[in-house]
Amino acid sequence: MSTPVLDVRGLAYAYPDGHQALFGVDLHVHEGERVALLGPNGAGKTTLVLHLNGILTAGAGSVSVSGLPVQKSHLQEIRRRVGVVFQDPDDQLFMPTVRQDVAFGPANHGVRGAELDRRVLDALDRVGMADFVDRPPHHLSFGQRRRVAVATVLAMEPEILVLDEPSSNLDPASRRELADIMRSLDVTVLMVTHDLPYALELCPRSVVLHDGVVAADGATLEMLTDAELMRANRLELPFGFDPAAAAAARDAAIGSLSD
Ligand SMILES: Nc1ncnc2c1ncn2[C@@H]1O[C@H](COP(=O)(O)OP(=O)(O)OP(=O)(O)O)[C@@H](O)[C@H]1O
Repeated sequence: MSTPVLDVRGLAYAYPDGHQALFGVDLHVHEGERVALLGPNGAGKTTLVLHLNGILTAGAGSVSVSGLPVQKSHLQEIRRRVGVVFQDPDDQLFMPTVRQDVAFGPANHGVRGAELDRRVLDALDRVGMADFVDRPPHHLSFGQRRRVAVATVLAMEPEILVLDEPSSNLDPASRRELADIMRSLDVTVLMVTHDLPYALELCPRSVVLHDGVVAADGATLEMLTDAELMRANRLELPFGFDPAAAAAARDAAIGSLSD
């Protein structure tokens, strides 16, 4: 198989207060895959995500992106390759206008003039927010700010898009529209989520993290129908949700689009 775009090997990490959050995590994601990262509260999902673009530094083990190790000397290039959309859009939006927020990353990487304008408008267009380009982000709704946060990352033209609980606090239409956006993108996606129907809809593969280790890695549908695995990892489907029926509906919808 080809070199993984995301290659995490034996990753261990303890926070400065001594709390060990990750104990030797292995994760390999190949180009074009969409993978859900599942697991109960406190499993270590966000801690893992914070290693992918060098916000945290591995205590042991390694993380590399398209063969480039995540380390201080490569951070600028790593942050171009890995776009992280945080759970709270307000962690990502801090400029007076949407345009300035979306331009911030590429401008920092030396993109200027017409190319910068193209990047900003393309990214906003992809998330359906082009009409909001001159608005202050803090005047937008939560769902609109989440879309703009996604655009700030898309404007960097990343190889991997990492999203931390992208569907949280979205109304059903916004949740579906964000799913449409993700499906339309030609990038590798790693998505942390507690929204198991969303994982099933978008990600053929899921990885379950529990107590800082990978507890399972495989087809999302198989995981969601494995009662023992679900119970052992505190994963629960919404009341009445039938994963097999949902997967069949998803496949039928994809089939009708490609007809
Ligand atoms: N800054 C910190 N200092 C010390 N311990 C921390 C810190 N941040 C997180 N932890 C601990 O590390 C463990 C993993 O936390 P993490 O946020 O990665 O979990 P998570 O899987 O993302 O959880 P959730 O689903 O609740 O978002 C938890 O036990 C948490 O209490």
